[in-house]
Amino acid sequence: MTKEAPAGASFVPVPRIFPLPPPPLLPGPDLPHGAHCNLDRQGEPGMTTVYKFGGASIQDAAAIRHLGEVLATTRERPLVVVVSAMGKTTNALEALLAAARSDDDRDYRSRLDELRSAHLATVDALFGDRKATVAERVEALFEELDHRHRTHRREPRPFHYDQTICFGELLSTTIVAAWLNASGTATDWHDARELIVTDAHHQAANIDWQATGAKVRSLDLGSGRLLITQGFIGGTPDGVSTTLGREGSDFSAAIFAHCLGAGELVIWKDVPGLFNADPRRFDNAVQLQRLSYDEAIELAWHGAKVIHPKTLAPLREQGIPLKVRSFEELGAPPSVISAEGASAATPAFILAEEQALLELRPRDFSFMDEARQHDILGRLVEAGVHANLIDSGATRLSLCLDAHPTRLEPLVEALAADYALERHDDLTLLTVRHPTEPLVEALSGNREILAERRNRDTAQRLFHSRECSETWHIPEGR
Ligand SMILES: Nc1ncnc2c1ncn2[C@@H]1O[C@H](COP(=O)(O)OP(=O)(O)O)[C@@H](O)[C@H]1O
Ligand SMILES: N[C@@H](CC(=O)OP(=O)(O)O)C(=O)O
Repeated sequence: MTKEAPAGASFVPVPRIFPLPPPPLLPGPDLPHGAHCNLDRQGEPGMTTVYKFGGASIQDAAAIRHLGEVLATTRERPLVVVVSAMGKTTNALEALLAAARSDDDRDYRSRLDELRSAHLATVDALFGDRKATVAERVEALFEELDHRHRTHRREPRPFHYDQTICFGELLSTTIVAAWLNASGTATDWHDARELIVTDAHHQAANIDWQATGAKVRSLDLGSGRLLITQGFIGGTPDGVSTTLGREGSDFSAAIFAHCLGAGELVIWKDVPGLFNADPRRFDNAVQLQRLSYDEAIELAWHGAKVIHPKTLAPLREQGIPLKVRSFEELGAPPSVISAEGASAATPAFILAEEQALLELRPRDFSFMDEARQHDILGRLVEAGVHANLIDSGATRLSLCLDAHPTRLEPLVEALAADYALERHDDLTLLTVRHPTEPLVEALSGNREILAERRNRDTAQRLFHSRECSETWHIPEGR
Protein backbone atom coordinates (compact mmCIF):
# COMPACT_ATOMS: atom_id res chain seq x y z
CA MET A 1 0.00 0.00 0.00
CA THR A 2 1.59 3.27 -1.11
CA LYS A 3 0.04 6.61 -0.44
CA GLU A 4 1.18 10.17 -0.83
CA ALA A 5 -0.36 10.68 2.59
CA PRO A 6 -1.66 7.96 4.87
CA ALA A 7 -5.35 7.40 5.33
CA GLY A 8 -5.98 6.62 8.97
CA ALA A 9 -9.09 4.54 8.49
CA SER A 10 -7.66 2.07 6.00
CA PHE A 11 -5.51 -0.18 8.18
CA VAL A 12 -5.81 -3.92 7.87
CA PRO A 13 -9.04 -5.02 9.52
CA VAL A 14 -8.36 -7.22 12.51
CA PRO A 15 -9.97 -10.63 12.29
CA ARG A 16 -11.14 -11.91 15.68
CA ILE A 17 -8.53 -14.56 16.24
CA PHE A 18 -6.77 -15.69 19.36
CA PRO A 19 -3.01 -15.88 19.70
CA LEU A 20 -1.35 -19.12 18.78
CA PRO A 21 1.19 -20.72 21.09
CA PRO A 22 4.67 -19.59 20.08
CA PRO A 23 5.68 -21.68 17.07
CA PRO A 24 9.32 -22.64 16.44
CA LEU A 25 11.52 -19.86 15.15
CA LEU A 26 11.09 -19.18 11.48
CA PRO A 27 14.16 -19.73 9.33
CA GLY A 28 16.73 -16.96 9.50
CA PRO A 29 17.81 -14.81 6.60
CA ASP A 30 18.74 -16.93 3.60
CA LEU A 31 21.76 -14.92 2.54
CA PRO A 32 25.44 -15.58 2.05
CA HIS A 33 27.52 -15.69 5.18
CA GLY A 34 30.34 -13.26 5.85
CA ALA A 35 29.68 -11.07 2.83
CA HIS A 36 32.32 -8.40 2.92
CA CYS A 37 31.62 -4.99 4.30
CA ASN A 38 32.48 -2.00 2.17
CA LEU A 39 32.23 1.32 3.90
CA ASP A 40 31.76 3.11 0.56
CA ARG A 41 28.73 1.02 -0.39
CA GLN A 42 26.38 3.90 0.23
CA GLY A 43 28.06 5.79 -2.61
CA GLU A 44 27.19 3.12 -5.17
CA PRO A 45 24.36 4.20 -7.45
CA GLY A 46 21.03 2.52 -6.79
CA MET A 47 21.89 1.35 -3.28
CA THR A 48 19.29 2.21 -0.72
CA THR A 49 20.10 3.94 2.55
CA VAL A 50 18.01 3.22 5.64
CA TYR A 51 17.59 5.82 8.40
CA LYS A 52 16.05 5.19 11.79
CA PHE A 53 14.74 7.98 14.02
CA GLY A 54 13.72 7.07 17.57
CA GLY A 55 11.17 8.64 19.90
CA ALA A 56 13.50 11.39 21.11
CA SER A 57 14.15 12.68 17.59
CA ILE A 58 10.43 13.26 16.89
CA GLN A 59 9.25 14.11 20.40
CA ASP A 60 7.59 17.40 19.49
CA ALA A 61 6.93 19.84 16.65
CA ALA A 62 10.40 21.41 16.87
CA ALA A 63 12.04 17.97 16.62
CA ILE A 64 9.87 17.02 13.63
CA ARG A 65 10.78 20.29 11.88
CA HIS A 66 14.44 19.50 12.51
CA LEU A 67 13.95 15.98 11.09
CA GLY A 68 12.39 17.59 8.00
CA GLU A 69 15.50 19.77 7.57
CA VAL A 70 17.81 16.76 7.92
CA LEU A 71 15.87 14.83 5.27
CA ALA A 72 15.64 17.82 2.93
CA THR A 73 19.40 18.31 2.97
CA THR A 74 20.55 14.69 2.93
CA ARG A 75 21.63 13.45 -0.49
CA GLU A 76 21.02 9.75 0.09
CA ARG A 77 18.30 8.41 -2.21
CA PRO A 78 16.55 6.02 -2.42
CA LEU A 79 15.97 6.37 1.28
CA VAL A 80 13.85 4.31 3.65
CA VAL A 81 13.07 6.15 6.91
CA VAL A 82 11.98 4.03 9.85
CA VAL A 83 10.35 6.00 12.67
CA SER A 84 9.35 5.14 16.26
CA ALA A 85 6.48 6.55 18.30
CA MET A 86 6.83 10.17 19.49
CA GLY A 87 8.74 10.64 22.74
CA LYS A 88 7.42 8.32 25.45
CA THR A 89 4.16 7.49 23.63
CA THR A 90 4.70 3.72 23.91
CA ASN A 91 4.90 3.97 27.72
CA ALA A 92 1.70 6.06 27.70
CA LEU A 93 -0.01 3.47 25.47
CA GLU A 94 1.03 0.71 27.87
CA ALA A 95 -0.56 2.65 30.75
CA LEU A 96 -3.69 3.13 28.62
CA LEU A 97 -3.78 -0.62 27.99
CA ALA A 98 -3.61 -1.29 31.75
CA ALA A 99 -6.49 1.15 32.33
CA ALA A 100 -8.55 -0.50 29.57
CA ARG A 101 -8.01 -3.96 31.09
CA SER A 102 -8.76 -2.84 34.64
CA ASP A 103 -12.21 -1.49 33.71
CA ASP A 104 -11.30 1.90 35.17
CA ASP A 105 -13.18 3.89 32.59
CA ARG A 106 -12.35 7.29 34.04
CA ASP A 107 -8.65 6.59 34.06
CA TYR A 108 -8.88 5.13 30.55
CA ARG A 109 -10.74 8.17 29.17
CA SER A 110 -8.39 10.68 30.75
CA ARG A 111 -5.31 8.86 29.44
CA LEU A 112 -6.78 8.58 25.95
CA ASP A 113 -7.71 12.27 25.94
CA GLU A 114 -4.25 13.24 27.14
CA LEU A 115 -2.57 11.28 24.35
CA ARG A 116 -4.97 12.64 21.73
CA SER A 117 -4.41 16.22 22.91
CA ALA A 118 -0.63 15.81 22.85
CA HIS A 119 -0.66 14.53 19.25
CA LEU A 120 -3.16 17.18 18.13
CA ALA A 121 -1.06 19.89 19.79
CA THR A 122 1.91 18.76 17.69
CA VAL A 123 -0.23 18.83 14.54
CA ASP A 124 -1.43 22.31 15.47
CA ALA A 125 2.10 23.58 16.09
CA LEU A 126 3.30 22.16 12.76
CA PHE A 127 0.43 22.95 10.41
CA GLY A 128 -1.44 25.87 11.99
CA ASP A 129 -4.32 26.89 9.70
CA ARG A 130 -3.56 24.07 7.30
CA LYS A 131 -3.99 21.32 9.86
CA ALA A 132 -7.51 20.09 8.97
CA THR A 133 -6.62 17.01 6.89
CA VAL A 134 -3.84 15.77 9.19
CA ALA A 135 -5.88 16.47 12.32
CA GLU A 136 -8.74 14.44 10.82
CA ARG A 137 -6.40 11.51 10.21
CA VAL A 138 -5.07 11.71 13.74
CA GLU A 139 -8.62 11.83 15.13
CA ALA A 140 -9.52 8.80 12.97
CA LEU A 141 -6.57 6.87 14.38
CA PHE A 142 -7.68 7.66 17.94
CA GLU A 143 -11.22 6.52 17.08
CA GLU A 144 -9.81 3.25 15.79
CA LEU A 145 -7.55 2.85 18.84
CA ASP A 146 -10.52 3.37 21.17
CA HIS A 147 -12.56 0.88 19.17
CA ARG A 148 -9.80 -1.71 19.40
CA HIS A 149 -9.51 -1.31 23.16
CA ARG A 150 -13.23 -1.88 23.52
CA THR A 151 -13.08 -4.89 21.21
CA HIS A 152 -10.01 -6.63 22.64
CA ARG A 153 -9.83 -5.78 26.34
CA ARG A 154 -11.14 -9.20 27.44
CA GLU A 155 -8.81 -11.09 25.13
CA PRO A 156 -5.34 -12.32 26.14
CA ARG A 157 -3.08 -9.38 27.03
CA PRO A 158 -0.31 -10.01 24.45
CA PHE A 159 -2.87 -10.03 21.62
CA HIS A 160 -4.67 -6.93 22.98
CA TYR A 161 -1.24 -5.27 23.39
CA ASP A 162 -0.26 -5.68 19.76
CA GLN A 163 -3.63 -4.49 18.43
CA THR A 164 -3.29 -1.19 20.31
CA ILE A 165 0.36 -0.37 21.06
CA CYS A 166 1.10 -0.22 17.32
CA PHE A 167 -0.83 3.07 17.20
CA GLY A 168 2.12 5.03 18.58
CA GLU A 169 4.09 4.42 15.39
CA LEU A 170 1.02 4.76 13.12
CA LEU A 171 0.34 8.20 14.63
CA SER A 172 3.93 9.42 14.49
CA THR A 173 4.50 8.38 10.88
CA THR A 174 1.18 9.89 9.85
CA ILE A 175 2.23 13.26 11.27
CA VAL A 176 5.85 13.10 10.08
CA ALA A 177 4.91 12.00 6.52
CA ALA A 178 2.34 14.78 6.27
CA TRP A 179 4.93 17.30 7.50
CA LEU A 180 7.57 16.12 5.02
CA ASN A 181 5.13 16.35 2.11
CA ALA A 182 3.86 19.75 3.25
CA SER A 183 7.40 21.08 3.61
CA GLY A 184 8.47 19.97 0.13
CA THR A 185 10.13 16.57 0.72
CA ALA A 186 8.04 14.10 -1.32
CA THR A 187 7.45 11.06 0.85
CA ASP A 188 5.56 7.78 0.39
CA TRP A 189 3.99 6.36 3.56
CA HIS A 190 3.88 2.59 4.02
CA ASP A 191 2.23 0.43 6.64
CA ALA A 192 4.97 -1.77 8.13
CA ARG A 193 2.31 -4.28 9.20
CA GLU A 194 2.00 -5.15 5.52
CA LEU A 195 5.76 -5.36 4.94
CA ILE A 196 7.28 -6.98 8.04
CA VAL A 197 5.67 -10.42 8.00
CA THR A 198 5.72 -12.22 11.34
CA ASP A 199 4.20 -15.13 13.18
CA ALA A 200 1.54 -14.55 15.85
CA HIS A 201 3.91 -14.67 18.83
CA HIS A 202 2.49 -11.44 20.20
CA GLN A 203 4.81 -8.85 21.78
CA ALA A 204 7.90 -10.67 20.50
CA ALA A 205 6.91 -11.74 17.00
CA ASN A 206 9.35 -13.78 14.91
CA ILE A 207 10.16 -12.53 11.43
CA ASP A 208 9.30 -14.59 8.36
CA TRP A 209 12.40 -13.47 6.49
CA GLN A 210 11.41 -14.92 3.16
CA ALA A 211 7.95 -13.35 3.05
CA THR A 212 9.29 -10.06 4.44
CA GLY A 213 12.11 -10.02 1.89
CA ALA A 214 9.65 -10.50 -0.98
CA LYS A 215 7.36 -7.70 0.27
CA VAL A 216 10.17 -5.26 0.99
CA ARG A 217 11.93 -5.90 -2.31
CA SER A 218 8.70 -5.19 -4.20
CA LEU A 219 8.64 -1.61 -2.89
CA ASP A 220 9.04 1.06 -5.51
CA LEU A 221 12.34 2.70 -4.62
CA GLY A 222 13.09 3.90 -8.13
CA SER A 223 13.92 7.46 -9.14
CA GLY A 224 15.34 8.46 -5.82
CA ARG A 225 12.24 8.00 -3.69
CA LEU A 226 11.92 8.60 0.01
CA LEU A 227 9.73 6.16 1.85
CA ILE A 228 8.62 6.40 5.47
CA THR A 229 7.40 3.51 7.59
CA GLN A 230 7.04 2.43 11.21
CA GLY A 231 9.56 0.69 13.41
CA PHE A 232 8.61 -1.90 16.04
CA ILE A 233 5.48 -3.22 14.31
CA GLY A 234 4.66 -6.01 11.88
CA GLY A 235 1.73 -8.16 10.86
CA THR A 236 0.82 -11.79 10.33
CA PRO A 237 0.04 -13.00 6.80
CA ASP A 238 -3.68 -12.70 7.63
CA GLY A 239 -3.39 -9.06 8.67
CA VAL A 240 -3.18 -9.20 12.47
CA SER A 241 -0.92 -6.53 14.01
CA THR A 242 2.17 -7.70 15.91
CA THR A 243 5.09 -6.03 17.70
CA LEU A 244 8.74 -7.03 17.77
CA GLY A 245 9.59 -6.26 21.42
CA ARG A 246 10.13 -2.94 23.21
CA GLU A 247 12.64 -0.63 21.58
CA GLY A 248 12.44 -2.83 18.49
CA SER A 249 12.53 -0.03 15.90
CA ASP A 250 16.30 -0.40 15.47
CA PHE A 251 15.63 -4.04 14.60
CA SER A 252 12.91 -3.01 12.09
CA ALA A 253 15.41 -0.71 10.40
CA ALA A 254 17.94 -3.55 10.22
CA ILE A 255 15.28 -5.82 8.66
CA PHE A 256 14.65 -3.23 5.93
CA ALA A 257 18.38 -2.74 5.38
CA HIS A 258 18.96 -6.48 5.19
CA CYS A 259 16.08 -7.18 2.82
CA LEU A 260 17.07 -4.31 0.52
CA GLY A 261 20.81 -5.04 0.61
CA ALA A 262 21.19 -1.42 1.74
CA GLY A 263 24.41 0.54 1.43
CA GLU A 264 24.21 1.52 5.09
CA LEU A 265 21.91 1.90 8.06
CA VAL A 266 22.08 5.16 9.98
CA ILE A 267 20.54 5.27 13.45
CA TRP A 268 20.06 8.91 14.48
CA LYS A 269 20.37 9.48 18.21
CA ASP A 270 20.48 12.19 20.84
CA VAL A 271 24.15 11.25 21.42
CA PRO A 272 26.96 11.54 18.82
CA GLY A 273 27.50 7.79 18.64
CA LEU A 274 28.21 4.65 20.57
CA PHE A 275 30.30 5.29 23.68
CA ASN A 276 32.25 2.96 25.96
CA ALA A 277 29.56 3.71 28.57
CA ASP A 278 26.30 5.64 28.68
CA PRO A 279 27.52 9.27 28.45
CA ARG A 280 24.57 10.33 30.62
CA ARG A 281 25.72 8.10 33.49
CA PHE A 282 29.55 8.11 33.16
CA ASP A 283 31.09 11.57 33.24
CA ASN A 284 34.23 10.50 31.34
CA ALA A 285 32.73 8.10 28.75
CA VAL A 286 34.42 8.29 25.33
CA GLN A 287 32.95 7.69 21.90
CA LEU A 288 33.95 4.50 20.06
CA GLN A 289 34.65 5.55 16.46
CA ARG A 290 34.90 2.09 14.90
CA LEU A 291 33.62 -1.14 16.30
CA SER A 292 33.15 -4.70 15.07
CA TYR A 293 29.66 -6.19 14.78
CA ASP A 294 30.60 -8.79 17.40
CA GLU A 295 31.68 -6.25 19.99
CA ALA A 296 28.58 -4.12 19.35
CA ILE A 297 26.37 -7.21 19.74
CA GLU A 298 27.99 -7.93 23.11
CA LEU A 299 27.40 -4.36 24.32
CA ALA A 300 23.78 -4.36 23.15
CA TRP A 301 23.11 -7.85 24.56
CA HIS A 302 24.40 -6.78 27.96
CA GLY A 303 22.00 -3.84 27.98
CA ALA A 304 23.70 -0.81 26.34
CA LYS A 305 20.41 0.97 25.58
CA VAL A 306 21.70 2.73 22.52
CA ILE A 307 21.13 -0.20 20.07
CA HIS A 308 18.58 -3.00 20.23
CA PRO A 309 20.50 -6.30 20.43
CA LYS A 310 18.69 -7.88 17.46
CA THR A 311 19.86 -5.09 15.12
CA LEU A 312 23.39 -6.25 14.41
CA ALA A 313 23.04 -9.83 13.12
CA PRO A 314 20.95 -9.02 9.99
CA LEU A 315 23.49 -6.30 9.09
CA ARG A 316 26.55 -8.44 9.79
CA GLU A 317 25.29 -11.20 7.51
CA GLN A 318 25.41 -8.83 4.54
CA GLY A 319 28.26 -6.62 5.70
CA ILE A 320 26.02 -3.54 5.87
CA PRO A 321 27.71 -0.85 7.99
CA LEU A 322 25.74 0.68 10.84
CA LYS A 323 26.36 4.32 11.68
CA VAL A 324 25.19 5.78 14.97
CA ARG A 325 24.91 9.55 14.39
CA SER A 326 23.81 12.59 16.29
CA PHE A 327 20.68 14.36 15.06
CA GLU A 328 21.61 17.28 17.29
CA GLU A 329 25.17 17.87 16.08
CA LEU A 330 24.98 17.04 12.40
CA GLY A 331 28.70 17.57 11.86
CA ALA A 332 29.82 15.21 14.63
CA PRO A 333 31.65 12.10 13.38
CA PRO A 334 29.46 9.01 13.82
CA SER A 335 30.38 5.66 15.32
CA VAL A 336 30.72 3.07 12.54
CA ILE A 337 30.01 -0.58 13.25
CA SER A 338 31.23 -2.90 10.54
CA ALA A 339 33.25 -6.02 9.81
CA GLU A 340 36.36 -3.83 9.63
CA GLY A 341 35.65 -2.21 13.00
CA ALA A 342 38.07 -2.79 15.82
CA SER A 343 37.35 -5.62 18.23
CA ALA A 344 39.82 -3.85 20.49
CA ALA A 345 39.85 -4.98 24.07
CA THR A 346 38.93 -1.48 25.24
CA PRO A 347 36.95 -1.72 28.47
CA ALA A 348 33.28 -0.79 28.14
CA PHE A 349 30.68 -0.37 30.90
CA ILE A 350 26.96 -1.06 31.03
CA LEU A 351 24.53 -0.28 33.85
CA ALA A 352 21.20 -2.11 33.98
CA GLU A 353 18.72 -0.67 36.47
CA GLU A 354 15.57 -2.12 38.02
CA GLN A 355 16.99 -5.57 38.46
CA ALA A 356 15.69 -8.30 40.75
CA LEU A 357 17.75 -11.17 42.13
CA LEU A 358 16.10 -14.55 42.72
CA GLU A 359 17.98 -17.18 44.69
CA LEU A 360 16.36 -20.58 44.26
CA ARG A 361 17.04 -23.77 46.19
CA PRO A 362 15.40 -27.20 45.89
CA ARG A 363 12.98 -27.85 48.74
CA ASP A 364 13.96 -31.51 49.07
CA PHE A 365 17.68 -31.14 50.03
CA SER A 366 18.75 -32.37 46.58
CA PHE A 367 21.26 -30.57 44.35
CA MET A 368 20.58 -27.75 41.93
CA ASP A 369 21.41 -30.21 39.15
CA GLU A 370 20.88 -29.99 35.39
CA ALA A 371 17.30 -31.25 35.62
CA ARG A 372 16.32 -28.50 38.06
CA GLN A 373 18.20 -25.83 36.13
CA HIS A 374 16.46 -27.02 32.96
CA ASP A 375 13.10 -26.71 34.68
CA ILE A 376 13.80 -23.20 36.00
CA LEU A 377 15.31 -21.81 32.80
CA GLY A 378 12.44 -23.35 30.80
CA ARG A 379 10.01 -21.38 32.92
CA LEU A 380 11.95 -18.20 32.16
CA VAL A 381 11.63 -18.88 28.44
CA GLU A 382 7.88 -19.47 28.79
CA ALA A 383 7.47 -16.24 30.75
CA GLY A 384 9.52 -14.27 28.19
CA VAL A 385 11.99 -13.17 30.89
CA HIS A 386 15.68 -12.77 30.09
CA ALA A 387 18.32 -13.56 32.72
CA ASN A 388 21.03 -10.89 32.77
CA LEU A 389 23.22 -12.96 35.08
CA ILE A 390 23.08 -16.66 35.97
CA ASP A 391 25.21 -18.15 38.72
CA SER A 392 24.87 -21.59 40.28
CA GLY A 393 26.15 -23.55 43.27
CA ALA A 394 25.53 -27.09 44.54
CA THR A 395 22.14 -26.25 46.01
CA ARG A 396 21.49 -22.77 44.61
CA LEU A 397 20.67 -21.04 41.35
CA SER A 398 20.89 -17.22 41.32
CA LEU A 399 19.16 -15.28 38.57
CA CYS A 400 19.33 -11.56 37.94
CA LEU A 401 16.23 -10.52 35.99
CA ASP A 402 14.63 -7.33 34.67
CA ALA A 403 11.94 -6.38 37.18
CA HIS A 404 9.21 -6.26 34.54
CA PRO A 405 6.07 -6.49 36.73
CA THR A 406 3.67 -8.15 34.30
CA ARG A 407 6.21 -10.85 33.46
CA LEU A 408 8.20 -11.22 36.66
CA GLU A 409 5.41 -11.48 39.23
CA PRO A 410 3.62 -14.54 37.75
CA LEU A 411 7.02 -16.21 37.23
CA VAL A 412 8.07 -15.60 40.84
CA GLU A 413 4.75 -16.95 42.08
CA ALA A 414 5.13 -20.14 40.04
CA LEU A 415 8.78 -20.67 41.09
CA ALA A 416 7.99 -20.05 44.78
CA ALA A 417 5.47 -22.88 44.64
CA ASP A 418 8.20 -25.41 43.84
CA TYR A 419 11.47 -23.94 45.17
CA ALA A 420 12.66 -22.14 48.26
CA LEU A 421 12.96 -18.60 46.92
CA GLU A 422 14.77 -15.56 48.26
CA ARG A 423 14.26 -12.29 46.46
CA HIS A 424 16.09 -8.95 46.41
CA ASP A 425 14.72 -5.90 44.58
CA ASP A 426 15.90 -2.46 43.46
CA LEU A 427 19.27 -3.61 42.19
CA THR A 428 21.74 -2.28 39.62
CA LEU A 429 23.81 -4.61 37.46
CA LEU A 430 27.21 -3.38 36.33
CA THR A 431 28.71 -5.20 33.34
CA VAL A 432 32.33 -4.54 32.34
CA ARG A 433 33.57 -5.74 28.96
CA HIS A 434 37.31 -6.48 28.77
CA PRO A 435 37.72 -5.99 32.51
CA THR A 436 40.86 -5.81 34.57
CA GLU A 437 40.70 -6.78 38.22
CA PRO A 438 41.73 -3.33 39.53
CA LEU A 439 39.15 -1.65 37.28
CA VAL A 440 36.28 -3.80 38.57
CA GLU A 441 37.45 -3.35 42.16
CA ALA A 442 37.75 0.42 41.82
CA LEU A 443 34.28 0.65 40.27
CA SER A 444 32.74 -1.53 42.97
CA GLY A 445 34.13 0.57 45.83
CA ASN A 446 32.66 -0.45 49.17
CA ARG A 447 29.30 -1.49 47.79
CA GLU A 448 27.78 -4.78 48.86
CA ILE A 449 28.01 -7.32 45.99
CA LEU A 450 24.82 -9.39 45.85
CA ALA A 451 25.91 -11.60 42.93
CA GLU A 452 28.79 -11.72 40.50
CA ARG A 453 29.98 -13.57 37.44
CA ARG A 454 33.15 -13.40 35.43
CA ASN A 455 34.55 -14.96 32.26
CA ARG A 456 37.48 -14.04 30.03
CA ASP A 457 35.77 -11.05 28.38
CA THR A 458 33.10 -9.92 30.80
CA ALA A 459 32.68 -9.22 34.51
CA GLN A 460 29.32 -8.54 36.16
CA ARG A 461 28.47 -7.35 39.65
CA LEU A 462 25.10 -6.72 41.21
CA PHE A 463 24.65 -3.88 43.71
CA HIS A 464 21.83 -2.29 45.69
CA SER A 465 20.63 0.70 43.63
CA ARG A 466 20.54 2.79 46.82
CA GLU A 467 24.33 2.41 47.01
CA CYS A 468 24.82 3.57 43.40
CA SER A 469 25.04 7.23 42.50
CA GLU A 470 23.47 8.67 39.37
CA THR A 471 26.87 9.65 37.96
CA TRP A 472 29.72 7.18 37.65
CA HIS A 473 33.36 7.73 36.75
CA ILE A 474 35.60 5.31 34.85
CA PRO A 475 38.77 4.89 36.98
CA GLU A 476 41.79 6.02 35.00
CA GLY A 477 45.04 4.11 34.45
CA ARG A 478 43.79 0.63 35.39
N1 LIG B 1 27.11 2.99 25.28
C1 LIG B 1 26.26 3.98 24.99
N2 LIG B 1 26.59 4.90 24.05
C2 LIG B 1 25.74 5.90 23.75
N3 LIG B 1 24.53 6.08 24.35
C3 LIG B 1 24.15 5.20 25.29
C4 LIG B 1 25.00 4.12 25.66
N4 LIG B 1 24.38 3.40 26.61
C5 LIG B 1 23.20 3.98 26.84
N5 LIG B 1 23.05 5.08 26.04
C6 LIG B 1 21.87 5.96 26.06
O1 LIG B 1 21.08 5.68 24.93
C7 LIG B 1 20.31 6.83 24.67
C8 LIG B 1 19.77 6.76 23.25
O2 LIG B 1 18.97 5.63 23.10
P1 LIG B 1 17.37 5.72 23.13
O3 LIG B 1 16.95 6.66 24.21
O4 LIG B 1 16.84 4.35 23.13
O5 LIG B 1 17.13 6.43 21.73
P2 LIG B 1 15.88 6.40 20.76
O6 LIG B 1 14.65 6.23 21.60
O7 LIG B 1 15.97 7.72 20.08
O8 LIG B 1 16.11 5.26 19.83
C9 LIG B 1 21.26 7.96 24.91
O9 LIG B 1 20.59 9.13 25.28
C10 LIG B 1 22.18 7.44 26.02
O10 LIG B 1 21.85 8.00 27.27
N1 LIG C 1 8.21 2.89 20.35
C1 LIG C 1 8.75 1.58 20.68
C2 LIG C 1 9.82 1.16 19.71
C3 LIG C 1 11.15 1.86 19.78
O1 LIG C 1 12.14 1.33 19.32
O2 LIG C 1 11.19 3.10 20.29
P1 LIG C 1 12.58 4.00 20.42
O3 LIG C 1 13.25 3.97 19.06
O4 LIG C 1 12.10 5.37 20.79
O5 LIG C 1 13.43 3.37 21.50
C4 LIG C 1 9.23 1.57 22.12
O6 LIG C 1 9.24 2.61 22.78
O7 LIG C 1 9.56 0.50 22.62
